[in-house]
Amino acid sequence: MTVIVLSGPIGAGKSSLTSILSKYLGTQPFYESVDNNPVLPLFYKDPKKYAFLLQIFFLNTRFHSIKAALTDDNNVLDRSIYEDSLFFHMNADIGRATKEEVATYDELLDSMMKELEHMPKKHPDLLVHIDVSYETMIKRIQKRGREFEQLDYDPTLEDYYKRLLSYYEPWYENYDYSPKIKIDGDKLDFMASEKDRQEVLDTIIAKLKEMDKLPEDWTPSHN
Ligand SMILES: Nc1ncnc2c1ncn2[C@@H]1O[C@H](COP(=O)(O)OP(=O)(O)OP(=O)(O)O)[C@@H](O)[C@H]1O
Ligand SMILES: Nc1nc(=O)c2ncn([C@H]3C[C@H](O)[C@@H](CO)O3)c2[nH]1
Repeated sequence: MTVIVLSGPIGAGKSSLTSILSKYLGTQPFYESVDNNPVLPLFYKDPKKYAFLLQIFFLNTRFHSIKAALTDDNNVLDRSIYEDSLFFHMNADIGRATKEEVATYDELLDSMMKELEHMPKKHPDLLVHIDVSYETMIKRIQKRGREFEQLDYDPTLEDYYKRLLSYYEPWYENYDYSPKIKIDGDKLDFMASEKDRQEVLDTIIAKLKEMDKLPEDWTPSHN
């Protein structure tokens, strides 16, 4: 079968959809290190001090997941490595990383991506992007309730999140490592609505069939 990677801003629903999709496909989910990430709370407390360290932490953990996920043929990952660079460049643009840190990161990422060329697959088979507005993003961040991501923890996060959304739009348009589809995360409540969930799953399955990554007579797993 296939390697599918989710993308989208903070709180878009990537982990949630990764869980739903991997159960439906009967494949293995891979989640980003968040709750066991010791650098993330430090970053939100002092972004300028910890932006580079956080990026190295994510790059390292993401690289391990990708290597595991690309080795066998049957996985869903809850964020792409391509978005890490978006995050870091955005942070650098607002003065949270020096140009030396950016150059070092870019070179390291490039070397690590070259390592992936030796893997059975170099890139995912499909990118599933969840598109959300600022209002939806904030609602989901509040619902999930990680303290350091809340606007009352740091009011400057409003600008940070709006900027992040503005970087995602061109990023998705320019993404060309694999076929891609966009899910309307404002409209489709795949957590609460069975009908919306099925619509999202049907869209993904139809795309996989169109790409010959699933047989026409494929039926869902009931894991
Ligand atoms: N389509 C949806 N409709 C309603 N609620 C949703 C939807 N998707 C996710 N949620 C809720 O929003 C919150 C954030 O979702 P989730 O953790 O899956 O986002 P994420 O994109 O993985 O976030 P992050 O980038 O921070 O890892 C959770 O509380 C989840 O239950
Ligand atoms: N600075 C920075 N760089 C990244 O590559 C990156 N990837 C994820 N995150 C933050 C967003 C959510 O709070 C939380 C979960 O996605 O982690 C990142 N932050």
